[in-house]
Amino acid sequence: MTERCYKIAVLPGDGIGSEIMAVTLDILQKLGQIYAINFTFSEALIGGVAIDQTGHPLPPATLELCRASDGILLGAVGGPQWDDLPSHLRPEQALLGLRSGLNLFANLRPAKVFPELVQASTLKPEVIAGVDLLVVRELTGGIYFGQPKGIFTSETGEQRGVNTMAYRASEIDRIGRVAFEAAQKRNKKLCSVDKANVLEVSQLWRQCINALVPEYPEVTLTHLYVDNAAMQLIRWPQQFDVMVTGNLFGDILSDEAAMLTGSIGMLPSASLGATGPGVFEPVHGTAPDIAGQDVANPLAQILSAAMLLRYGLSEAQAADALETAVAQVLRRGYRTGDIYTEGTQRVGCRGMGAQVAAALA
Ligand SMILES: NC(=O)c1ccc[n+]([C@@H]2O[C@H](COP(=O)([O-])OP(=O)(O)OC[C@H]3O[C@@H](n4cnc5c(N)ncnc54)[C@H](O)[C@@H]3O)[C@@H](O)[C@H]2O)c1
Ligand SMILES: CC(C)[C@H](C(=O)O)[C@@H](O)C(=O)O
Ligand SMILES: [Mg+2]
Repeated sequence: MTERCYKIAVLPGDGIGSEIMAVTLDILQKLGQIYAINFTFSEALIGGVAIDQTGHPLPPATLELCRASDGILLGAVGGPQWDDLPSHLRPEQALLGLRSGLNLFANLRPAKVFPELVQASTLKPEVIAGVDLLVVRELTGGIYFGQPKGIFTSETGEQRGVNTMAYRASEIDRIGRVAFEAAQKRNKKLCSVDKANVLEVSQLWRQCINALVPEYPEVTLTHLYVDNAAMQLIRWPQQFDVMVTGNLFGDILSDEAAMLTGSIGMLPSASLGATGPGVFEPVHGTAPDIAGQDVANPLAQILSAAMLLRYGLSEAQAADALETAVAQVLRRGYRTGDIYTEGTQRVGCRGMGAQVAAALA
């Protein structure tokens, strides 16, 4: 087998980021030995730690490293110690800078219920068994980026906070295509989520998504308003295959979808552009309440590494092996605290990582 070489930018970030990243890199090293893949990991600062050390949440050197890499593994950023900073200086700003800087407009957030974790969910087993859905979230537009934005003071001295939800037709068209393509490869059902009963931006969204229908005749398209979609996700999640939506609605619905799987600690994501390296990160945040205790669930980060292999590096065999190892560890009964149920074996973050590594062999 000829060895393939990849440069991976590693951005652990804040809170549990460094814990879940460390175990993920060990697993990738082992996977590399098995599949003749040579990873060069280069670590860089992002988020709160970057603010503390450089004064900037996304130092230019970090963005440069990312641009020169084949893929980017990100932990999470943010935490209470940086919460009082003005919006444009906060750690979370680094995410927006990275996403827009690399033009990563398509965010794939798959929520798949492992049969072993049906008991770990707060929903009834018959409601969530077999759920396997994909949220396609637009990531470089919408209310996160629209202008004007800011806190303004009017002539009367009253402050006014402003964000603008705006989408250009071309932005809707390109995320719509990603979603239709994904649905075509999966179960051929696409649900577009908007708020077209009240928002003009959503009316254009619906119009542009509808315009793609003739190009994907095999895919059945439906539309839901976001409030109903939030309700349907916990009422009858099995009805969904692919869901496509804007930046803010996708952020909220993907956290909700995560809970179908038992924990937000289970949900990976891939952020992709038309070209260039993607960012692969868990959907969850820095979990300040459990940081530094070796109790975080590393599986979302590990499954994000599997998405890096699959979508970023076209290493499908290694991606399959990693996902199979995760399933096997769950089958063997190992659980971090967030997915623990009676009769299973409680492990910490490092313990879970070690089990996944062992299951690879
Ligand atoms: N992509 C990112 O970097 C990202 C995403 C979301 C939130 N954040 C930031 O993270 C910080 C904390 O945000 P939050 O508390 O709203 O959301 P969070 O996702 O960090 O935590 C929410 C809850 O889920 C739990 N949790 C999260 N990940 C877990 C894991 N892997 N294993 C076990 N339990 C886990 C936490 O303990 C907490 O109880 C904020 O600063 C926020 O802006 C960053
Ligand atoms: C931290 C925040 C900026 C981020 C987002 O809203 O996109 C996070 O919630 C996510 O889901 O990746
Ligand atoms: Mg989020």
